[in-house]
Amino acid sequence: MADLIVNGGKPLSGTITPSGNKNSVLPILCATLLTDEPVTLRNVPNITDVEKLLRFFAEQGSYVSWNPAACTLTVCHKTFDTAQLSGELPAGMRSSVLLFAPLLQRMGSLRLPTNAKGCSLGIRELDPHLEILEKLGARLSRNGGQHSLTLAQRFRGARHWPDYMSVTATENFAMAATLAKGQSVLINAASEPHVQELCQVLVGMGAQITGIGTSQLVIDGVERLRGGEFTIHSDHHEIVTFLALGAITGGEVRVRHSLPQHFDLIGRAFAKLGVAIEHEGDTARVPAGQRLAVAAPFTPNLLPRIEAAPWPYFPVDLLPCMIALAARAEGTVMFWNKVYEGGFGWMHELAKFGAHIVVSDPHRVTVFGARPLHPTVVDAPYIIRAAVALYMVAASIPGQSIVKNADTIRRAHPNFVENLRHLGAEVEWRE
Ligand SMILES: CC(=O)N[C@H]1[C@@H](OP(=O)(O)OP(=O)(O)OC[C@H]2O[C@@H](n3ccc(=O)[nH]c3=O)[C@H](O)[C@@H]2O)O[C@H](CO)[C@@H](O)[C@@H]1O
Ligand SMILES: C=C(OP(=O)(O)O)C(=O)O
Repeated sequence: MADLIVNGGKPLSGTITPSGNKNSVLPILCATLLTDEPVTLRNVPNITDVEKLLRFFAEQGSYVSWNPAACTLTVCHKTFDTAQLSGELPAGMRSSVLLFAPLLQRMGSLRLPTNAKGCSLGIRELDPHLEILEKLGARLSRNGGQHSLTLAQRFRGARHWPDYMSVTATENFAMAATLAKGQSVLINAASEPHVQELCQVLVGMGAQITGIGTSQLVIDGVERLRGGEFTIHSDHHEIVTFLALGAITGGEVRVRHSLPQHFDLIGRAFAKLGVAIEHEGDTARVPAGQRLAVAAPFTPNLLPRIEAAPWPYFPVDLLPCMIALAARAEGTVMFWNKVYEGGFGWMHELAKFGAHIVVSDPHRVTVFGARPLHPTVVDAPYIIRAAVALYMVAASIPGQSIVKNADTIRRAHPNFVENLRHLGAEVEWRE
């Protein structure tokens, strides 16, 4: 556990190059298990989730060569030894669930872990994953309290229409269907940028997938996949984080490689809080000194709101950054988390700064902004972006605040403190 010691109240200004997207690199790393050929990845973020997954691969005998400073890595699973796999998968990260399809494909059986959970956002369901794998030919069995999946030979193509658009369940479907016998169709597929990126990498490895980026994926199974070289895209969560930090402290922040094609709705969410984001080519800029104020809707008596739901809605992982901005903005705005039932459990920590938030129910909170805030000590939950949001508020208040247990940020944002200092922040880790 490590705490962030923050001396806030200074505008953060400068230019940042964002790192690769955690939620892209992790499924892509899991997909490398689908081939015996080497795969090289570029723009790999130096984060603890990647470290854990690579350690897991190395423990099973895979070749792993990672140069964190150069952000490149090569893995090859030709020497992966199924006999060595014992016990649990990497813990504390949701992406462990993405090992289900490739490990089943490689090993023919898998004991289900109990720890395929990441951020404490609520129940992280396994059922949609099991439904998909069973639909594609795996068998689920129970022996006492232990559940196992087995797969005879290879997956077989099938049509599936799950209850909701799940990011990781869609990714498991794509990985399993890619090497299945025959055609598979997923209706109600998730289409987040990282889901699209995994599918594009699978295509680069020889998979046949159509409908990428839509809610229906059609996958014609192939006999084998090959290796290759791929570059991980920038992390839109990190891009938004640094722009939001500029906005909340009144500085001018520029972010390179800013994926402007993903920004229409995200830009509108910023605008609702009075923040204009400008794009110059693929550099995004938040101009200095903007007045944070909730934009009044044209419709009378409408409470302004920011709603998060599966893509192309506003991304749920970015709600905390917007909540932090709303705490400093004049006006009132409602946040509606249509995904998680446990995403707002940290509102009492935000309130310690003096923020006024009313939690209506597990999915909705209303922030009454522009209350006088003061520095304080807060405890970050095991939610990456909640820790980031608590830091954002601390950075906007003159004086010393402490964000305890903020090291969950290292799961997704490499060199976080170094980047902040580059922007002029006074902040350090206390281990
Ligand atoms: C490693 C990884 O990629 N993790 C991401 C992935 O997690 P993950 O794939 O676990 O998230 P899911 O898309 O499955 O959704 C999470 C939970 O939200 C609920 N749910 C979701 C959608 C819906 O329409 N209705 C509904 O009820 C379900 O309880 C579900 O278990 O996607 C989440 C949602 O974008 C992100 O927060 C996580 O960062
Ligand atoms: C929720 C997140 O990660 P995980 O799915 O691993 O919990 C996140 O990246 O914000």
